[in-house]
Amino acid sequence: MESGTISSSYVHHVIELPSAASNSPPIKISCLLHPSMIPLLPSPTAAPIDPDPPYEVLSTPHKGFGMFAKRHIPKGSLILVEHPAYVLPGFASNDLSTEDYEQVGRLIPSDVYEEVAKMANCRSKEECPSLIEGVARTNALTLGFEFPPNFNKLDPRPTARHYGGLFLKIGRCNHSCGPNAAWKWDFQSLSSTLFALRDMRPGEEISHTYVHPMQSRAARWKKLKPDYLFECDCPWCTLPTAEAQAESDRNREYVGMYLQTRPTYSKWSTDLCLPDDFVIDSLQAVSPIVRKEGLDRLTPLFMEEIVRCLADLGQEDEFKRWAGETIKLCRAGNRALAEELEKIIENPEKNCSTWGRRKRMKEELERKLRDQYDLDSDDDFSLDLLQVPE
Ligand SMILES: C[S@@+](CC[C@H](N)C(=O)[O-])C[C@H]1O[C@@H](n2cnc3c(N)ncnc32)[C@H](O)[C@@H]1O
Repeated sequence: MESGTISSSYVHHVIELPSAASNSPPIKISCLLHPSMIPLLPSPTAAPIDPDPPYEVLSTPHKGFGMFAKRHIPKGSLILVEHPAYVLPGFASNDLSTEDYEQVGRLIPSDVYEEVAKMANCRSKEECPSLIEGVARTNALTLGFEFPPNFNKLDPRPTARHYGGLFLKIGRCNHSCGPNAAWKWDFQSLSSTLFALRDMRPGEEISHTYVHPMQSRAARWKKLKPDYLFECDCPWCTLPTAEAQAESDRNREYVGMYLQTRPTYSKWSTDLCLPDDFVIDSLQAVSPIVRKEGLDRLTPLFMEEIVRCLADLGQEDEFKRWAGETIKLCRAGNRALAEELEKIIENPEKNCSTWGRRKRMKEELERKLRDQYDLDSDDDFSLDLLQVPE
């Protein structure tokens, strides 16, 4: 690893990832980091190269290049895994000089730099004299790093923890407000995965979202136009009538509000006054709107909640059905959950600490209440009487 200090509070640093096998060549990542982050960096090996990826990069009529499905891509499956070519601090700080960016470029291996130079760059030379900055502003994805416990004292700026990475392949993915793919950064492997949110047919364009999709079209365009210099023509931005557009905006606002206020598994699991299917019914009721708006990124989250409720209820058949679907959907985007559910399906009672817990809690509470009110076992009493009316 090489490091060199620059004028600002950052240092240039090259992370080297050794190859793990013949199909994973070593990787060098040119970074500009706060020096306190360097001892906390993990030491993963380079991700293997996929000899037959399910996508191809093609030229489009009006979006530059784009990424397209080469064959059927099942929902939940991995499209690619990739390390960043370079990493920079968040742009809001604006305290980097052109020379800082240029030095990041000089530390990129020459064959990778050639690819970087071919990436889309929607910034003018006047605005971003360095190609490294312009390409990052057009393509970079947000990355999470680890920071030392006293980091707020070392660097109190509100943007100090903001970092972005330039990915040569994911960077070819165009935007949609109802995307069929999403990416996820994994700090431990210093890589991002791109995975399918819906089934994709051969030839379909692969997209992710550059903005918060729960915003109205006007709010989405307010970010897309100045930051990426285009007007979105995805199906949710080109609805045939003003009423349909207004309805889409309302739907998205509703889903955004719902996410903040919805009944959650964690609250339901300790509240025996709520009906058993309270969370499940609520999530299923909102799902058609989520699908209609192409907000499929939320589906794995909802399915996890439903599966956890079914485990608490000890409903084995339903649990296995939903868990099976959730595993398919999460196999690339949330491997830990997929593995946890695979284990539970093998033996729910043994491998799930919350299996049937709601029934046990109810029985225990009913016993206590019977004792408290001195009721006999044949008195007509049920905890369901305490439930809030639906
Ligand atoms: C991250 S790059 C995407 C890949 C890029 N099209 C290329 O040729 O490499 C972002 C740029 O792609 C274009 N772009 C992305 N999504 C688009 C869309 N939905 N409609 C039109 N242009 C889009 C814009 O020029 C934007 O600045």
